[in-house]
Amino acid sequence: MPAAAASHTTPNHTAARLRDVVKRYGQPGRNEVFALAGVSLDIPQGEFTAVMGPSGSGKSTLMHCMAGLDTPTSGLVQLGNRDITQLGDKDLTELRRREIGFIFQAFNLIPTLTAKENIELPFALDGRKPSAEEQQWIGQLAQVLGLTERLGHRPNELSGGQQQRVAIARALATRPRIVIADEPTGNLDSRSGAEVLRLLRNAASQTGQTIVMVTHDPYAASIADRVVFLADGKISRQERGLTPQQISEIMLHDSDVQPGTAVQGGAR
Ligand SMILES: Nc1ncnc2c1ncn2[C@@H]1O[C@H](COP(=O)(O)OP(=O)(O)OP(=O)(O)O)[C@@H](O)[C@H]1O
Repeated sequence: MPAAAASHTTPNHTAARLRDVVKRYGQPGRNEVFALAGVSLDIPQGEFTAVMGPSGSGKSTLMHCMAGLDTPTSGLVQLGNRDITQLGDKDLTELRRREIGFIFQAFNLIPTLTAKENIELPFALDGRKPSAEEQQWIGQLAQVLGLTERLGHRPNELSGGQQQRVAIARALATRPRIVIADEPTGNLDSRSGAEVLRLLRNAASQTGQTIVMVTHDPYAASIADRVVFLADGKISRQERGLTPQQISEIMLHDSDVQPGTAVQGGAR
């Protein structure tokens, strides 16, 4: 990964901060579901965090709240120093475009655009072209991601692994404050998946890119700096330096203890 400093990588700073975040669906006392039942979490700049938990434990809701795609029922969500729960739709759209990079399981590339045009999409959506310095960065990313020879190709002319690498380049192109990756290896064979994980690991280690990744895969989670476990809309534990084996054991234990559905009827 190129060694150019990312723009938001001051050490010891927090990229995202959540305090007592509650997300309730349905009506109190009737059909209410607490997808998040009071989550407090700091995401330090430059750290690679994995989020795990049983189905229905609130992982997607947590990511959506962190990315301003969803508004919490109560609590604070800060990106940098800004409380994003107070922003209107226009500001949120701009914030997502400028400060957050997204990587999805389904790649989400635009089929009619070339790889290069897909990578530069965040700039186009912002109504501008990349500056000379940004062009240089994109060129470095393409090189490191092994895409230089593929930039003129459309997604259907690329393998799944190559498409995901284009999505990674797009997510990193603007040097966002935070990259949110939702099961980024879910659609890849194990070799392409391992390659994608290595690239994300390098983005964090070598350029200080902050990454939060939801995964069900203990091996994928083990390459992160920290694993945050969710159960019933709450953080059940946070650990560093876990092996895939240890992560599997924790997941097994959590799915035994937890029914795998969110808390019904009230935040505990
Ligand atoms: N729009 C909604 N309306 C009602 N309940 C919802 C809504 N979205 C999510 N939920 C509920 O909130 C809880 C958490 O959902 P969430 O999608 O965040 O879980 P998850 O951990 O991402 O699950 P998975 O691993 O299956 O994707 C679940 O019980 C879910 O049914």
